[in-house]
Amino acid sequence: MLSAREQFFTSSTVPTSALGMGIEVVDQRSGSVYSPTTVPLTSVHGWRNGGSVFATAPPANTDSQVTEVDKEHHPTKSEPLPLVAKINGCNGNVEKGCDEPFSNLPSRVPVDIEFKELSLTVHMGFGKGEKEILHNVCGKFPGSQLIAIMGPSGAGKSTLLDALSGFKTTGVDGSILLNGRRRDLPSFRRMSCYITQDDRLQPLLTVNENMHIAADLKLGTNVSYEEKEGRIEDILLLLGLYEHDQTMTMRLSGGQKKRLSIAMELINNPTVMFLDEPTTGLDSSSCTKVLELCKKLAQQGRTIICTIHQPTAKLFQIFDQVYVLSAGNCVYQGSTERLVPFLQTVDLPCPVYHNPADYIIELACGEYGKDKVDILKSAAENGGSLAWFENSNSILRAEALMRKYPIPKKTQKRSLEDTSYLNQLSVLIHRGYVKAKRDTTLTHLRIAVNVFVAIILGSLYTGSGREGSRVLDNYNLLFAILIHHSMTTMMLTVLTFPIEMSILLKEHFNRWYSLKAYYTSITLIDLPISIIGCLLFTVIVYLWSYQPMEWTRFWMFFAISLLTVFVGQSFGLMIGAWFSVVNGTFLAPVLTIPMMMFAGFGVTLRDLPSYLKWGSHISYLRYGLEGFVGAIYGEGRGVLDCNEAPYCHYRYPQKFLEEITMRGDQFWNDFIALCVISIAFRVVAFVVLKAKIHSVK
Ligand SMILES: Nc1ncnc2c1ncn2[C@@H]1O[C@H](COP(=O)(O)OP(=O)(O)OP(=O)(O)O)[C@@H](O)[C@H]1O
Repeated sequence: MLSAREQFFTSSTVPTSALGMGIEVVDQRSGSVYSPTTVPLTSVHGWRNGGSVFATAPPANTDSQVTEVDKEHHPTKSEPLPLVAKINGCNGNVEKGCDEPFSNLPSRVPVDIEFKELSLTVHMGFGKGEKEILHNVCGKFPGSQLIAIMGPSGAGKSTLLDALSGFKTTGVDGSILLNGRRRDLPSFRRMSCYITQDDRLQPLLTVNENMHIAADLKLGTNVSYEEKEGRIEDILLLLGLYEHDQTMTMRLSGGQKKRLSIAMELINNPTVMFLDEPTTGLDSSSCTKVLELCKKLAQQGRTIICTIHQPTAKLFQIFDQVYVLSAGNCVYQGSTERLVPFLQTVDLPCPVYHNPADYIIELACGEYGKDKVDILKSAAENGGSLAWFENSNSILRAEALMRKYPIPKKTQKRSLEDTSYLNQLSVLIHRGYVKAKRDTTLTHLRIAVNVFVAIILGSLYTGSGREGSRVLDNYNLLFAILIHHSMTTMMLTVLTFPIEMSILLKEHFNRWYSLKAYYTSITLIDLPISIIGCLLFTVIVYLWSYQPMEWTRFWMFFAISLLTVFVGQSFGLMIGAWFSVVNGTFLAPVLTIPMMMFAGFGVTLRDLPSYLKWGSHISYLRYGLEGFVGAIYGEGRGVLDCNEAPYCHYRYPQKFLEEITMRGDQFWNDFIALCVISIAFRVVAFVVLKAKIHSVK
């Protein structure tokens, strides 16, 4: 019986038979079907399969797609597979820290990306017209290469990356081909990943937990825990994060965070990786490490495309190919080595001792005159020229690529995610609970604030609930409780959701989970925290202020409190999903003020002008206040004590209810109204979130 590690090494000799188009291709020898977005996982073809290695017959090298790495690793047909294959000097029993750790990742069949006449136009806003950012650029990014998209700030590097990856689809014109065929976006998304410039990671999870969550979301329950664990171990080893696997992500250095971002996407072995400025904010040693890692991943058959500002000479030479943009036009496309000869050919020789990368950026910036940019653009044919590639004659054109790669089999799967909705939901709930347990703001502080405010209010309004002379005080207390419940949760959501939103955008785009699963999970995760916080608050305030000691009234009071919390949170979600932190922080309280006006607190419902009566019907604070008043003074409450004053105007609760024009028997109406408003806000927040994600495209 082989150990997981031995099986991994052995099975990694089996190349994927997938075309790398994100579309299933039948392996001609084994007759089984692989999905190229995941490393072959079935018991026979597993990356770390649990079956016999002898059962893992290598697919026939029926075409020339097999990379050099593949060839090196393939036993010949007649050769039996060794129990523990030797790979680049690492044998299957290798201890952690093998010399060639990158050989652990299975090789990929390369994907050649080509784009023609690509333009991207954005709307500048109402009445401001449109702006074209990319101007009919062409280009070719062959497989198994590390490609840099370079250019001055604002040249359109990120825009090009977004268009190629499918992150942006609106306003994109032109054609994008994969191995010669028109890109099918859903299929392409299944085989690619996008690593954003800012590290959008869960700060409160350890490296290992982050990796496990990624594995559970990307590989699902069909893959055993041991298999996932093995794969995670290997990736962490490869990326030099193994020693840090118990470190909280927020404590990692910039370079480590960047590597973790890559590690998490490597779990399902994508064929094409887009990295937006992977070196930004890193020191030169970390930059080199990250780029060398990318290079090795590219050598295994992946197409790795990075945007980069202005690399040093050392970093520049790590890239295989470079694509230089200037104001949305291509001014050079070719190998890094041939940049200097290219510049010589166009009579713009690179000065001696000058970093060619710096020089081309200076030219692209227009530092030597705008005419030079035009010269470069026409020499590079706006990306159409392939003359400056390393072996330009051997570069396959679209037609040749189409002949070389068979028509990919169309996948039947409709959803982009690799695992089921229920799996996504349970993993997200698990992640949410781990985060909540450690979150000092959303959980600890929230509970502490509830207890603290309850103590303050309790001591301010001691005894007001039973005393006839303090009914107005008690009414103030009820309103204060209402504002506390609605505002604290609302503001917390407005302030924290935009941060979550950036992680959501990345993970959702990389197909970790559907928006529905995410949304359901955040709703469910918050329930226990809301209930605990609200219950603690209610018990303290209710008892301290001597509200009526009747279970029914207590639960009515608690129910209204909890519903107010839900409504406040849903309202915050709606604002947080749509607006930035700054705008949201301003808008949320501003929009709450009319709700307060219409609550019937300052101005009674009777005194509201007739043309503003509608406001009281949409104010959730009105239903909250009415519900509280009903729970405390309604439902036939008897005569109140009158111990603290010679005369108690509101000794009879009915008199007070008449004064504030509330009936006191409306509890269920208020309960239902709050439920409906909460659900309506949640639905609107979901629609807003969906629209927001769509608008980013
Ligand atoms: N939605 C948009 N509306 C208006 N202008 C936009 C929009 N998106 C991008 N731009 C403009 O397009 C140009 C290219 O932007 P892009 O972010 O692609 O540049 P970049 O080369 O990646 O720059 P940097 O290196 O500074 O990140 C910039 O001038 C930018 O202001």
